[in-house]
Amino acid sequence: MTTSGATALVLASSSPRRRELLGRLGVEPTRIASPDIDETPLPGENPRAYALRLAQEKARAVPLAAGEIVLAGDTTVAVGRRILSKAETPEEQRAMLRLISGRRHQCISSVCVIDANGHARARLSQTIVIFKPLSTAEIEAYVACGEGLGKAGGYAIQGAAEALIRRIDGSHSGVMGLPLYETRALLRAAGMPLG
Ligand SMILES: Cc1cn([C@H]2C[C@H](O)[C@@H](COP(=O)(O)OP(=O)(O)OP(=O)(O)O)O2)c(=O)[nH]c1=O
Repeated sequence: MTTSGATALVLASSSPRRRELLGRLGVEPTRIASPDIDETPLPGENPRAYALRLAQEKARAVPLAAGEIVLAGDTTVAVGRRILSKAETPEEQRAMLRLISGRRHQCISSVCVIDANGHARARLSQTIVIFKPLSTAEIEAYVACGEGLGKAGGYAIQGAAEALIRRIDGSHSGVMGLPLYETRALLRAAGMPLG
C-alpha cells in the first residue's frame, strides 16, 4: 500500500506546541492520541539515544487503523550526559535553571514517523542553547511566571525565557518541541504530499 493524496495522520502527542508547529507545515492531524509510556532513562543511556528511543516508543504505543500514519516526538534537555527531564515542581525548575545558567546545554528533539506500511523512520535535531548567567532574582521572576513548568529543562523558549537566552545554535522549532526541517522530511518520506 502507498500513502498519497489525503493521508490520515495521527499525532501521538499531548503537547499543544507539537500540534501548533505541525500546523506551520500546513498539516492538520486527523486525530490526536496521548501516548502513555515510561519516560525513565535506561541506566547509562545518553541523551541522544534517550530522545530517539522515546519518540520511537511514543509512535509505536498508538494503535493505528489501516492507512494511518503516526508522528511522535520528544524534547530532552541535557547538560553534558545529564538528562534534564520536565520540571514538575518549582523546586525542580529552580535547580534546572541554576544548572543551565550561563553555560551551554543541548536541546535534543527527536521525531519518529511510522508510515502506513509500518515502516518507522526517525530523525534527531540537536541545538545548543546558552542562557545568560541568571541571578536569583531572575530565576525567581521566571519561575513565578509559570511558563517553564512541565517543560524539559524548566523553560519554554516560546515565551519570556527567550529574553534570557543569549544564543541558540540549531533549530528554534526543535527547542519548542518539533524540529520542522526534520519533520517535513520524514512526512514526505512517509508519503505525505507536502509542498
Ligand atoms: C526546552 C523546551 C521544551 N518545551 C516542551 C516541549 C515538550 O512539550 C516538553 C518536553 O516534553 P516531551 O516529553 O517531549 O513532550 P510532552 O510530554 O509535553 O508531550 P508528548 O510526550 O505527549 O508528546 O517541553 C517547550 O515547550 N519549550 C522549550 O523551550
